[in-house]
Amino acid sequence: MASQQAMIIVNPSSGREKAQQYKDDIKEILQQQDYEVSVRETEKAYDALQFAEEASQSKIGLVSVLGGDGTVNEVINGLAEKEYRPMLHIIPLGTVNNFAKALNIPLKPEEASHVLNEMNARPVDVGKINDHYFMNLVNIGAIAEATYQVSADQKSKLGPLAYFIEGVKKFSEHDIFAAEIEHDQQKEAYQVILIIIAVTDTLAGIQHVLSEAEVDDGYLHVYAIKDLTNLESVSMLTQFVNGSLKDQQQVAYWKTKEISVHTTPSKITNIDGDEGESTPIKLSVLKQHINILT
Ligand SMILES: Nc1ncnc2c1ncn2[C@@H]1O[C@H](COP(=O)(O)OP(=O)(O)OP(=O)(O)O)[C@@H](O)[C@H]1O
Repeated sequence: MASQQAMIIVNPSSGREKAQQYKDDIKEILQQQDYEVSVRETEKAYDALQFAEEASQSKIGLVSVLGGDGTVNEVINGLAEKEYRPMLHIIPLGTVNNFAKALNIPLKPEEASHVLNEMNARPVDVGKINDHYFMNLVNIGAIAEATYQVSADQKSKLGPLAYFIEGVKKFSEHDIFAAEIEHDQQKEAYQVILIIIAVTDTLAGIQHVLSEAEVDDGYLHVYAIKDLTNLESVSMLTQFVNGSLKDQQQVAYWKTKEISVHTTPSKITNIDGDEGESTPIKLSVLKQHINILT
């Protein structure tokens, strides 16, 4: 008789229809490891969140997620503050797969399935934004909003580059807003074009951009980018790639456990690539980690 339980959560619309094949492969690997496996397929938004909640309630040992960042984000939202949180395994099937990159999870599904043979779990920080959770980052500003304008066609042709291009376009528009940032008993006012609040170091699919954001350090890493001249924008892009964003003169940086941000006019946030909520927002990092196989 199988001694432990595993749940596969699969978004069949991710990964250009290959999801079904990978799902069967994972099922077989888990069964060989003596897991009793249940398979849950998503049909719409929030299905993955609900399945993850069920997995926590039933004390399932391992949840294997097959999907893009959106699906993984839902699973994190279903587990974040539950007392019992199953171990997570991720087969990245999205376009950007920011989270998988941040954790060095193999991007080729065949290789990501081999992670199950090692069972090497890594504790990972989870950020909280108002009543939601994130495992990558939150963006605030026009650049964040621009990412919603990336079409499915651009995404499939250009991948992560599509977001990068939209971002650069917005940078040159100088869409400045006022932000009041409160943290560690200090309150400061800034004129900014973008605020990034991260728990991992990967932005728009590019690893180590936010190099100080270790995945398990228990901190939020906050970068407030002030207005830039065109020349400074070019220099900023170089700093992005070098991972030294925080050292830029036009960037204010904090490492903190809790922060609140109030913008005028109110801005929509972008949480892990999905549309979030309007500011004012309260952000924090959870005391408890989620264990992820890498
Ligand atoms: N069966 C389905 N058919 C179509 N859409 C679905 C289905 N199940 C879930 N979804 C939607 O897909 C969203 C998540 O997609 P996911 O991020 O996994 O893949 P992706 O869009 O390919 O990834 P990326 O954002 O990296 O391109 C869910 O939040 C949900 O709204």
